[in-house]
Amino acid sequence: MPVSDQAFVTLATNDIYCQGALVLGQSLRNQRATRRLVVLITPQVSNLLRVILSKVFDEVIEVNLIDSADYIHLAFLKRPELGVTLTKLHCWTLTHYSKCVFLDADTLVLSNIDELFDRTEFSAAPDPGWPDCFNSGVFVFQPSLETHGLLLQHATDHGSFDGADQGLLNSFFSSWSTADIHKHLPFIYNLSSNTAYTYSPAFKRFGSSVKVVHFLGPTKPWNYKYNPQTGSVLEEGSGLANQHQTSFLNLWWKIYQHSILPLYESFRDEEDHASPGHTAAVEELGAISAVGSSQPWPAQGPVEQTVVSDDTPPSPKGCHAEDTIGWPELETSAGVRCDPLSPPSPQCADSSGTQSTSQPTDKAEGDPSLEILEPSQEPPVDVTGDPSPQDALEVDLAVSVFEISIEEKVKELSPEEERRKWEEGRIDYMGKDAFARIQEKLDRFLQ
Ligand SMILES: O=c1ccn([C@@H]2O[C@H](COP(=O)(O)OP(=O)(O)O[C@H]3O[C@H](CO)[C@@H](O)[C@H](O)[C@H]3O)[C@@H](O)[C@H]2O)c(=O)[nH]1
Ligand SMILES: [Mn+2]
Repeated sequence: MPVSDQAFVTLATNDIYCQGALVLGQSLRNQRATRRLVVLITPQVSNLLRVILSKVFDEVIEVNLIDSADYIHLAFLKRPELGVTLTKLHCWTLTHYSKCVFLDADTLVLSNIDELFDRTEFSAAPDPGWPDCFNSGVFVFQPSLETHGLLLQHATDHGSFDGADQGLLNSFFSSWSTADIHKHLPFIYNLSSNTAYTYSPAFKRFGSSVKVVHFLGPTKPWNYKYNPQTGSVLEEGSGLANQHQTSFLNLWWKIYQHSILPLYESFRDEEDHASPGHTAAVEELGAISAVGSSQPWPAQGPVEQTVVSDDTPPSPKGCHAEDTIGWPELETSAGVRCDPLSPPSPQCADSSGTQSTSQPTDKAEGDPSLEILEPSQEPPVDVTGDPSPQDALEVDLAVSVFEISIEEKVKELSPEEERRKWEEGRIDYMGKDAFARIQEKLDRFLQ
């Protein structure tokens, strides 16, 4: 029986983490999750990824840090390291749900975990590095604006001992380790994939009952390359830690290959049917680029490039020209040839400017509809805490017969784009638009 007032929730603040969210969402569907699937995103996520996410998730919700109470918002501006943390805390604002399970975008669900909804706030599993603390990659919580406010207040008053959400949540829910054993989730609900198990007999005994794998740490599944023919990740680069990790990584990639890549293709096909002219969608978006990738693998044919035109009309309100994603031509293992994708932006065309959430639909039944967000009326402000141009992070997806890879590409904005961003109110308060930087510029100018 589907339960509509409870949800699995994840978070993706850029197109790269969206890849993780997609695989997570699909893994929940594969395991017949009976709760709604929700993904929180920030303004940096491109229109294309919003559309793709809406095919897997029931709700794609844009959260904007400007939504928080102003005094807290201002306090956070002085604490750039807490940016992504603050975004994760937004899950407490989902008050149209009575109870939720939060899962990091770098987790993978291996069997049905609906029983987690029998638990209450705040339930989580021990952190493998310090078991008296919980790991904040999987937790049960109860949305509440009051709790959200208290968490923000706690963050401004006390900061976070690890500079991120895990430290903050552990000091807020400080009785977790002693008060109630029911709030200790078994380790099988949050098994870190990259730990070398010092207690390997336990892994032998319990490893097969693992329900959620967490790719915690700096190297994520999407940082590996994958061979679709052998069904395994390629060793080169990061060097694989252990056998367990390899098999979990292979599972992640299998879902990516079989369920996520086809979404991009079917999206492209829908696009072709919807607008035979093709260019309409391109113009709507303002600019679109296709990356003629450097192709480190055997080239499958000529790679065409869609030229980014400088005289494209200004993008409609709420749609940002830099919300583009570069796609090389795809050649799938099935030998299907794909043109560069062109994201449509239905909501850009008739932007009524209303607030963010999409209408919930039940993805389990019928055709997944393309419902995506209305752009937010407020000019989004980048306070995600990363001073790098994170909002310009592009995904460079390369698919060949022998190798699939998801590369990060940090796009340098042109001075025109910088200016447009500034005019749209998208000001990088933490980075190059920080007062100190502007002061430096003024000083240089006056000297
Ligand atoms: O640029 C980012 C970074 C993080 N996230 C989201 O935040 C989560 C946490 O970040 P992650 O990279 O997964 O951190 P971990 O390697 O898992 O490190 C640990 O430390 C983090 C900070 O305290 C906690 O959030 C994690 O739950 C904990 O496992 C991700 O899964 C995403 O959902 C983004 O959307 N964009
Ligand atoms: Mn994580």
